[in-house]
Amino acid sequence: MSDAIIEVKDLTAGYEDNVILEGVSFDVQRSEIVVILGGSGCGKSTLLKHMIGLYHPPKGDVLINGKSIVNAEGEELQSILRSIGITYQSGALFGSLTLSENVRLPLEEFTDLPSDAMALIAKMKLSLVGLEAFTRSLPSEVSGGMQKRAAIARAMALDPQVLFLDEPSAGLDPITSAELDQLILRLNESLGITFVIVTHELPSIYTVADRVVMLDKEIKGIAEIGSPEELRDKSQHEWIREFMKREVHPT
Ligand SMILES: Nc1ncnc2c1ncn2[C@@H]1O[C@H](COP(=O)(O)OP(=O)(O)OP(=O)(O)O)[C@@H](O)[C@H]1O
Repeated sequence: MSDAIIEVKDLTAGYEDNVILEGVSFDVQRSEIVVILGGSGCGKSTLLKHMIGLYHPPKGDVLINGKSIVNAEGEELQSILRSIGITYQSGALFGSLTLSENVRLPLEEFTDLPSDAMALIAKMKLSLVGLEAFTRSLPSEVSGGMQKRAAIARAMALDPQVLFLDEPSAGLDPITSAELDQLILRLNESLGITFVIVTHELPSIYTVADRVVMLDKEIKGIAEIGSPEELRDKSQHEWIREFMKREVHPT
């Protein structure tokens, strides 16, 4: 039975007159992990930015829990935004704040909880990503992988149902990247969090993705949707089968 938490409907996405994607439609099921994939410049990040309401599409809609993030305003928009968490590729932590203070930021912006409650929640979120011993560390005092995990803890501060991750493993070595994959799987399995991830990393995709949305720059849209294995073994497009075999990966 379909239980879509995100519905992208006939979406046109781009920047002013520069249309990058047209007529894009797909659903993300509750607790699913969906990866947005495709060649360089095909519009992966653009699609993600439109799904989180950062840009207003000239046409189409994005529903989150049945509510349009495109048309919502005021309190309704705030409520939708509270149900999603985001980490950007360049979304560095604030360097002058401790990890705990970084995780507190969304709580300070969106809630009026007392300070000690915020500190407790920040500690819990950092503990969820294995950083309970580093609450008072500055970002520069921990590794790149730990910074990524802290960014995920910050994105989870408001208990979102969906996490959008833009290139989460960019700049990480393969072992740290694999650890991040395990964290994503753990959060998905234990808390039922839905993930929409933009990544180029094939090993990660085979590890975490339930389905891949493959974008194609030529057609400015979705070439195919399927599990990584389906796209690798059964795609009707030779370029997709090749794309999915670019590197050695475990199956
Ligand atoms: N803020 C922006 N303003 C104008 N054009 C943009 C903006 N961001 C991206 N673009 C353009 O949109 C197109 C798609 O970019 P996007 O970053 O979405 O692709 P991508 O698939 O994520 O690429 P990559 O894999 O290289 O990160 C590119 O031609 C890019 O130059």
